[in-house]
Amino acid sequence: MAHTQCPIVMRILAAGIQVANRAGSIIRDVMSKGELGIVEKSKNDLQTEADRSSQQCIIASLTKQFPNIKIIGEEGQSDLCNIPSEWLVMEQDAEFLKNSCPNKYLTLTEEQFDSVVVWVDPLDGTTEYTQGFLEHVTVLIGISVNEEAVGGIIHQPYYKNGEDIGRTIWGLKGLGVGGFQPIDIRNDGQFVVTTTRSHFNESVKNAVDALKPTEILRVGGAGYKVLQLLEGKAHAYIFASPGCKKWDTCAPEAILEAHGGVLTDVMGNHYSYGEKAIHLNKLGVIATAKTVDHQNVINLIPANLKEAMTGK
Ligand SMILES: Nc1ncnc2c1ncn2[C@@H]1O[C@H](COP(=O)(O)O)[C@@H](OP(=O)(O)O)[C@H]1O
Ligand SMILES: [Mg+2]
Ligand SMILES: [Mg+2]
Ligand SMILES: [Mg+2]
Repeated sequence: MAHTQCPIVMRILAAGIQVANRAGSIIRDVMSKGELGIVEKSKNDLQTEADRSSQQCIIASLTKQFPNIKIIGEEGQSDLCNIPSEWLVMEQDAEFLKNSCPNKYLTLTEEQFDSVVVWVDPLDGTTEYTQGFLEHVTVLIGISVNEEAVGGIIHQPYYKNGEDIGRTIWGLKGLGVGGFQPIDIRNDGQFVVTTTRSHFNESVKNAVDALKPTEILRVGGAGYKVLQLLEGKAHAYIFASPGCKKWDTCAPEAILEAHGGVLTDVMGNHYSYGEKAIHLNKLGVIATAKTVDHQNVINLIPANLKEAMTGK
């Protein structure tokens, strides 16, 4: 069903939910066949057949449904001519479309579509995928409007719920979140920090230590770390180093903030997600759960570390 009467932001999210589910099944298929086709893009930065195929599925499907929208994927330009027909997803999630569109997106007209950018991370947590930490793997589809991350999808292909496998979480600022039950962590003297498993360095360590955490959860992927915040397992996500890109943070930022959390750089500023945005999140990622004072966490990040990162 085309649902052409719905506002564009709602249609992209509804399409994204369906296509992320399909991408998740492709990721599971590649793993069960066992031929990962690993390519080292650069030091500490892998790509597998699952990253490539998932990206083809997502970009081809969204391009077909939304030919006028700018879509940027982690794995660069994909060959969309010869993809299997079963990878083309044309459905939009009917359940999601029952929600009312927040007023601010109701008036986005066809002429303003150049203010919308979709950021696609076809497989977040690739290192963990190749090492068997499959629960850390997510598919991320983020939507920005006028450079702001406003909506997103985090799909977990290996989430187990009884007999079912996989789940899809969505968020839209002004509407809220869905696909899971958020849990707001308490401030009872504990302070749990989640941070990188596979890109740890001195700068990240110094920032984490400055917060005097009572527990550190080292897990893979920007999507999975934000899920730790949304499900009451961690108070803050700390990555005081360049490395994450706009496709890593667009969807997680939008979903976290739709629930009242915050995601910024180490200075406390939001990133811009316009089509010309530099891909690298040069000033790191600091995210906090709804119940945590974000500015307080920013203030605790050492000044010398901020100076080293900003060059000021
Ligand atoms: N130093 C680095 N070099 C390349 N990518 C990095 C990086 N640090 C973080 N990233 C990217 O940011 C995402 C989250 O990383 P981490 O799990 O270390 O927190 C990963 O996305 P992908 O797995 O989609 O590439 C990872 O590749
Ligand atoms: Mg990658
Ligand atoms: Mg990623
Ligand atoms: Mg990726």
